[in-house]
Amino acid sequence: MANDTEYIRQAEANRVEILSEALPYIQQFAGRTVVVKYGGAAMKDSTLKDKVIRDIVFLSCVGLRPILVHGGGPEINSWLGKLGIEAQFKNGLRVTDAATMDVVEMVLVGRVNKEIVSLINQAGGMAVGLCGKDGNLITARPQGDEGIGFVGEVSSVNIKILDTLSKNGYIPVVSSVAADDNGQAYNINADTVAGEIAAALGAEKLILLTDTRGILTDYKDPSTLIPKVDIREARQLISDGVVSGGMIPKVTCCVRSLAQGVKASHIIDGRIPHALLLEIFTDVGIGTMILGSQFK
Ligand SMILES: Nc1ncnc2c1ncn2[C@@H]1O[C@H](COP(=O)(O)OP(=O)(O)O)[C@@H](O)[C@H]1O
Ligand SMILES: CC(=O)N[C@@H](CCC(=O)OP(=O)(O)O)C(=O)O
Repeated sequence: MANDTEYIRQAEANRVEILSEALPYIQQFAGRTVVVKYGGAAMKDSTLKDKVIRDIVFLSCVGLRPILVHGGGPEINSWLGKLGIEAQFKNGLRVTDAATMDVVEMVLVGRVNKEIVSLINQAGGMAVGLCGKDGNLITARPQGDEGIGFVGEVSSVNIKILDTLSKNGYIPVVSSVAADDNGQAYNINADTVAGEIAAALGAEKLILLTDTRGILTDYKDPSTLIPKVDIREARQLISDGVVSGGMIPKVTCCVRSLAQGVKASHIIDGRIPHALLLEIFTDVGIGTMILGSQFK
């Protein structure tokens, strides 16, 4: 009995400890913008998805200004498969011909975006779905690699619509489709969009939620997590080939956003329940933190 009482007291103390640990972070980050990229790889489990959604609503409720940029690569692959179109990638980017572009836009803007918006609103938040075309948020230009098709890069970001929404308590949910000056649609990697938006807003943090613990020295071995790197080391990991495939646009966008004034960027494991809250509001850093060289 005495043991039970002690156990219960300890469990309560732990909970209260976690809540009270959050206070200085809530105070520090109130009113600040946090750009979260929610990758398709971390969207597959619906229970985890609900937790991510609740975490975003939590951020908004305690006074932060979250902007959610979503991916959806696996869902695009699945729809391409249904339509008999082969999915092809080059350096982590989807080779996008005209037919693939149509599918990307339908899946990201028409399905994934609206599902996330609806889940946030059901959880008590006020989400508004956008793609790069809305309010001229993003202007695209061709990425230009031989044979990659309608893959775009971010030419400019107009933060007005994001500012207006987030200042008024709305949670912008952004999909990574944008048009060039002639209205041609482009498929932009969602990590890249998140990084450019974070840079344009001067965000406090850029957080990429994916399906690995962070940057690993050996991507098949979770025990090889690299907890902290600076910009120079991150670039080196790409040129050494340690970082490959879908991790290349992640590390690149973290580096670019830091160089443009974002304070910290994190690649964290979206399979950990409430990974976002752990990263932002506790002393336990999770995943890989990429820092500007001056901070390391
Ligand atoms: N050094 C590395 N550390 C961790 N993951 C890596 C590394 N190099 C390549 N990867 C791959 O990158 C993948 C994450 O990219 P991606 O599948 O595009 O995720 P998301 O859908 O979240 O954008 C990992 O699942 C892993 O297979
Ligand atoms: C050019 C390019 O590769 N675009 C990505 C856009 C979606 C995305 O980035 O989704 P994840 O974050 O889930 O990987 C694609 O077509 O898959």
